[in-house]
Amino acid sequence: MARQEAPVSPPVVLTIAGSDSGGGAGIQADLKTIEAGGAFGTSAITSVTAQNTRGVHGSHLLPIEDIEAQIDAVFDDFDVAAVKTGMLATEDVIETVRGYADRLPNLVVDPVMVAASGDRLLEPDAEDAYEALIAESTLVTPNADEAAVLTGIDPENEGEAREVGQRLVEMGADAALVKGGHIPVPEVTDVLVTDEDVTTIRHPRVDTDSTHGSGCTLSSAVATRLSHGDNLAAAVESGVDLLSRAIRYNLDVGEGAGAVHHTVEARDRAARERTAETVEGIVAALIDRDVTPVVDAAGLDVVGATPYAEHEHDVAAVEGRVARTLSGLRPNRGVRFGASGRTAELLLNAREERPALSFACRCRNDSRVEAALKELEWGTIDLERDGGPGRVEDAIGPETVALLDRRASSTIVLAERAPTLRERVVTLAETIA
Ligand SMILES: Nc1ncnc2c1ncn2[C@@H]1O[C@H](COP(=O)(O)OP(=O)(O)O)[C@@H](O)[C@H]1O
Ligand SMILES: Cc1ncc(COP(=O)(O)O)c(N)n1
Repeated sequence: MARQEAPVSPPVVLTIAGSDSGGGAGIQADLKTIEAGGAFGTSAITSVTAQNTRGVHGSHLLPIEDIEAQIDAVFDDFDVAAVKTGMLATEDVIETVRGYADRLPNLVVDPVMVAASGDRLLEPDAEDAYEALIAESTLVTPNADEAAVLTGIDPENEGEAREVGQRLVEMGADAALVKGGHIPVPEVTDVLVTDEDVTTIRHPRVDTDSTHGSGCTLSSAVATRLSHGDNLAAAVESGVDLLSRAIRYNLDVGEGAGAVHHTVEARDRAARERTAETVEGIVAALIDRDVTPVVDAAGLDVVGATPYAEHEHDVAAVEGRVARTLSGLRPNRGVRFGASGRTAELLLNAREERPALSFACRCRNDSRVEAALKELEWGTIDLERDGGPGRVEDAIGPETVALLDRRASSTIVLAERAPTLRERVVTLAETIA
């Protein structure tokens, strides 16, 4: 017998942009981002670029009729909830898209002009044509260079970025997100300007050149959130959040600068169950191997981070820790994300410097544990001497295995893999016993 179908109806997003054969930017970035964000991606290709991580090697503009035919085909059939534009290449294409303005809901305009590699993606005499399209947009997302072309102000600080945003809103955009990736300050500052207020979103700069596709991914992520019904401020905030993670965990593909990790959030969510099960496995093994000598009254805190963990709620742990009882070690509750405070915080700090560190176990701290660590010759850092918890990332080295957090009477054992953590905690317990 045939099975009953179970269709789902995601919101539909349209991207009007160029194709990047290298897969990191353009239509390819847009569709990956839209799908990972839970919407259905449709596309109208403006130009086919021969591109890779090293640069743009060729570009073939499609005839206007073919671009229109794609947009018409999508609109004739789908109930489009949001649209983003990327590489529009020429004045003609920009004007063609503007001709559809009345039918473009939640329009996010990324005024793409130059690729991260430095190659031009927009004819210089097309720059002026953007003004009319921007006037129709829900949001325009220029980087600093594009902002300078569009407004004549080259933003070098937050105040100037705000001024740029105000000019773009005066041009008719509902809002402008002036991106700060290219402004050389330690904290990246993206400024969202509407006619009502200004919101500054700051996030730490990731030390990398691997930002290929960042603008495409950000504008697609925002359009996707708008298609789900988020308000503009929330959509922008979640887009910037995605980007900071997508850049930190960028994709090291190709010989040139890597691409941003378009699907990083979806992949991280998909890894949560596996991470929780791995923590359960470590706990079961430590109980089985009876590591009581390393457990004090505060209990054992066994934690595991998802592969792209950024926050404490991305770290799984036994709620209420694993306690020492007269009949052996017992977990208090089940494994939950966000159940660990300090151990999760220290693991996340350590991951700033060594992102592969994914597991940690909080054990007791006393002279016997410290003597055992010396005997085992494990790389150990002392938080009192080497800085507070926030400074773990400065003190940690490639060989660091344990952190001494005397103030909290804790020793934190770290590992990249679950079996390594399990063996380290067992070895420490056996060395003390
Ligand atoms: N080195 C970086 N570290 C963290 N975030 C970055 C970095 N570079 C860019 N971003 C973020 O990526 C997004 C795109 O910014 P930007 O690079 O300025 O635009 P574009 O990709 O259009 O040139 C912004 O949200 C910005 O904050
Ligand atoms: C087809 C196409 N569209 C856009 C970009 C801009 O890329 P970025 O997001 O790195 O600025 C690109 N390199 N190629």
